[in-house]
Amino acid sequence: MNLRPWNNIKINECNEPLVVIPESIFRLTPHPYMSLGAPYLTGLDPWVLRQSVLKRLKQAQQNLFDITSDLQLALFDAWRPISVQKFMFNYTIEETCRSRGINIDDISNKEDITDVIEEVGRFWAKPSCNPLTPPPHSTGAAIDLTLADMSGHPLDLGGEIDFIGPESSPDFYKKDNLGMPCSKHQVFHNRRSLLFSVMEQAGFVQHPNEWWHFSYGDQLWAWTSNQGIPIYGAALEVSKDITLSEPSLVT
Ligand SMILES: C[C@@H](N)C(=O)N[C@H](C)C(=O)O
Ligand SMILES: [Zn+2]
Repeated sequence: MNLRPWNNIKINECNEPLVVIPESIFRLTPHPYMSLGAPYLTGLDPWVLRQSVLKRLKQAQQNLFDITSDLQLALFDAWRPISVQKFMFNYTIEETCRSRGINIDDISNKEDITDVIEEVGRFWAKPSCNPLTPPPHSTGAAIDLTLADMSGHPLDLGGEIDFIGPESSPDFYKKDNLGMPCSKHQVFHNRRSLLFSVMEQAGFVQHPNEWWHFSYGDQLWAWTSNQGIPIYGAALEVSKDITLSEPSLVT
């Protein structure tokens, strides 16, 4: 599988700690990957971020409040152990094959399975244990989020978080990208633009294929913003009793 161009940028780790995200920033619960049985060892908490990333997330929340007091940010996921990245990467390959009627155990489907792995790899970072190419969420620099009303109901931004398909592209609902202009599409586009703008003003960059994924200080941030050197490598879980091998579905 090809690496992303940003994975070639050398990281200058700043050793900022992971800090707990206060509950004043709204979280979508139950946590989606915990609900699927992803391997969070006892005591591992996805609701942590690097200190400066959290500061910027709070700023983004304030930016949103300055525009409208009817909406809040709604967090979907933050820090992710590499073991969880591996679980979700393989889970998504298996689920995508299942939904397309591809039997993953049948060797004659090898080509179709390879295509699915390629497609999933456009959305999910490889669960790499190489310190030079950490998965973004494992650095504590990345966050998946959407918008919600003040009662905590997520707004419809025209696609589920983690959906594997073109609808996840940030500009999918931009006027010129779809044949028929439709007021619903305009609403989706406006909401995605609002999320992007409050996050961008706070210093985050957006993943090119995912309207919900933002980061500050990681390799993608350095590559996209052209601002220099990534400052966050993998912030690894402390526990020692976990074996991290290369994912079985990644060749
Ligand atoms: C797919 C989504 N949840 C996500 O986090 N994607 C990024 C690119 C990742 O895996 O780091
Ligand atoms: Zn993400």
